[in-house]
Amino acid sequence: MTMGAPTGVTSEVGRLDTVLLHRPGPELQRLTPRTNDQLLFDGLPWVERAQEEHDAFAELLRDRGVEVLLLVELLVEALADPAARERAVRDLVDERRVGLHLADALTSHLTSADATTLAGALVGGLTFEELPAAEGASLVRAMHHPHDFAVDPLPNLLFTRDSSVWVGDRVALTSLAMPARMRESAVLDLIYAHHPRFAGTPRAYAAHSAPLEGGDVLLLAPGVVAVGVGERTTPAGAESFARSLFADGLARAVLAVPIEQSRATMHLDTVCTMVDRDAVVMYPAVRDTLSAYTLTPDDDGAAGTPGVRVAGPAPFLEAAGAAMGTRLRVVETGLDPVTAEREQWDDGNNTLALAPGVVVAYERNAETNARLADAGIEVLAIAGSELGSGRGGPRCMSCPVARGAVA
Ligand SMILES: NC(=O)NCCC[C@H](N)C(=O)O
Repeated sequence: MTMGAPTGVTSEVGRLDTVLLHRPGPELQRLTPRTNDQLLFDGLPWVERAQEEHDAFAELLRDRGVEVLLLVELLVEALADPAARERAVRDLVDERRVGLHLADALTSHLTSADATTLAGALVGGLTFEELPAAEGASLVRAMHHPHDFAVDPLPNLLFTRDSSVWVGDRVALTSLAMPARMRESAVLDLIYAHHPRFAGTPRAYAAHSAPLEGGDVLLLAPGVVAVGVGERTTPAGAESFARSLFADGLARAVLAVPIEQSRATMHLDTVCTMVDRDAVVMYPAVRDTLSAYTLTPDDDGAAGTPGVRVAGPAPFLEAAGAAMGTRLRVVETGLDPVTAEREQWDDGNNTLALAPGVVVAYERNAETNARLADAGIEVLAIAGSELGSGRGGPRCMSCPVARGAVA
């Protein structure tokens, strides 16, 4: 691992240099028909196959010259720091769930655990039957089913896009909306705060808590950021994020884009991603209805509190083009409305750009991929039948840490 390697992202399509992925592991084995809805999976992935698919994704990125950072490796390395281990134990032990008695036993058990064991618990969670023995009787242990979670697993850590976002040279830890994902930010915080590679990295959105998820954040062009507002990111999240980006000089325009609050469109990147400097792949059902409020910094705000101006709403493509100073080309999810609906559901719009005009996409979305190819986009197709059962594609499964500047 290189210390002090370059970091920073100003666009969706600049040459991808470094990316953070999470190879799915035992946390996926926690999914059962009883828990998958609450844990935000639409089915039960075949874990070994999901890992093979993910390994092939990571290999493709490496073959294309991308440095792949794996979340658990970073986490174990970060946990070499005793301060990180102390924090991890605090994050893992929830007195409200396990009660004081078991909390004490769990704390002393975890305090003497090694970094790999702690990382395993942070990612995979713990069931009541996996808790250490404690002296004396425990009503909590007696009344819980042995398979109940004393610490929830994090199967959605796979979707590294959502839990942290790089804008310029800063990293923002997001504020995840769904209870099943809230603990992910603490895991990412451990890595960014304690891994030597990220020492001194400035934060964006640091003191804000309104819901904001990375799948809603698109870096349309240097200084121009779109933020979806729907099932996950709230209007307060979008506004606070914009204020924070303006205060740090990271953006000159932020587009707040209302999206339907539904499972199929949980994030903006489920209906629209960038595939070239001036091109998006977009779900046709929203093409003409998607709108945007344009936020810009208001320098007349009271001293110390950067204000915002709010314009619009205007049609999204118009507002985005105006802020970017270009006209966006649109490649639509293929073919007919039914195929488009199926391919949107299977993350056909959720592409990861490796460079302008080069994207990774799920192979199953044949019609959308054909349209992209017709539009001159190079499509690198990967298998994702198991990975996709959590409803996320190549963009959702990747957090760019460093990209080259776009010309
Ligand atoms: N950016 C994305 O669209 N991420 C996919 C997240 C899927 C995950 N199962 C979730 O519901 O949050």
